[in-house]
Amino acid sequence: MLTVSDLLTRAGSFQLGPLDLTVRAGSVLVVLGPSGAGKSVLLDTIAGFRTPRRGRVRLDGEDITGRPADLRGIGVVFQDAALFPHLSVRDNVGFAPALRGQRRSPEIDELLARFGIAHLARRAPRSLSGGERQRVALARALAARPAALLLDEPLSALDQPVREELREVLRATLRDLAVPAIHVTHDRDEALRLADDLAILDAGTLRQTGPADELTRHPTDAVTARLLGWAALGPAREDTDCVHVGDLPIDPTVLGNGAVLGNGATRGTVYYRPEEVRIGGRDRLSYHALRARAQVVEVVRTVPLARVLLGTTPPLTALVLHRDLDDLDDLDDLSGEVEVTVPGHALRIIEAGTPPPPA
Ligand SMILES: Nc1ncnc2c1ncn2[C@@H]1O[C@H](COP(=O)(O)OP(=O)(O)OP(=O)(O)O)[C@@H](O)[C@H]1O
Repeated sequence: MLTVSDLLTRAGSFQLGPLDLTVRAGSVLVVLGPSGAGKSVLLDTIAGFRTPRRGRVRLDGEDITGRPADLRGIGVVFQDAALFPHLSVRDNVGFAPALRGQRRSPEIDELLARFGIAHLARRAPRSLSGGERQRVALARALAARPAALLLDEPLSALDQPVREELREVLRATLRDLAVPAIHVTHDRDEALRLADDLAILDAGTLRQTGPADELTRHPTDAVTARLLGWAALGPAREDTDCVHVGDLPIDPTVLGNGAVLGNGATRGTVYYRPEEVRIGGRDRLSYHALRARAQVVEVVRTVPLARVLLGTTPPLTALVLHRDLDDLDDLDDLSGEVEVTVPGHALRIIEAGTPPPPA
């Protein structure tokens, strides 16, 4: 288990923390945050490349805060793989086993096979593509049998198909080898694919941490909500039996976090999940917290989801599968009205005090 407690690091005028994090044995913690949030500063501090002003880093209960980077037993993989240029792919992966006196370890072949690079074993790093180099870097890091692995956007320089494939290989490998890992990224899809636990980092501050599924369904913080795909609808106004956002009535009992609402949190902002907005009056049997009729203002056929802007006040955006869009004849006639519904689980109220970041 890797734990970080009361960690505070400065980089120029930037301050990271103070923050606490735990990576459970064999689990993957993804730190999700926008560019400049402090993700690299965090990993550099845990790896021992930066000295914190305050706080402790512990690995399996042992305090490693003052230990030099190369004696921490922590593996690090960066965005651009720095391989040993004079060694073949096999010797790069076999570097740490050789130091252990296991030049012919079967582990090397297993890792080469796992990362799909066995056929490249004799090649030199300079002859490899970016994706192949990252595979070698990941295999090499794991061959060192690290007590923990830090991954600093290792997939972000790769093109989409390579990135998606390598993400799946990485996911399976981390699970099989049970290495506790921290993976940092600004990419939501990547975060949600890889994470057991999520930590949302913004401007050096941890906004919300917890199991990935829990954070996705129940964000309690505006930055977290936004980064996990929720959109701000607007400020909530409490009426006798419902909550209003602009002209839209919402059943407060299904707002997700009703307990918060009882605390007078109707001064908060209502967030919704655009991919859960239903248009066209289907799903009549399920219960919806928000129901309205609206004109379709614009349909943007993006890939893979179409974005439908609805003329409600305030405007709602629906993210709809193309297949579903094609079933909706009424969408071709932008002058007509459609029925718009949002299920209760796709609506949250987030208390004032965590203002939404700029869109
Ligand atoms: N050596 C330094 N001197 C001054 N400021 C620094 C230094 N290193 C980092 N910073 C600042 O710290 C902040 C956080 O940087 P960091 O690289 O950790 O962000 P990040 O979340 O990893 O961003 P990205 O996703 O773009 O890589 C930035 O504002 C950066 O300019």
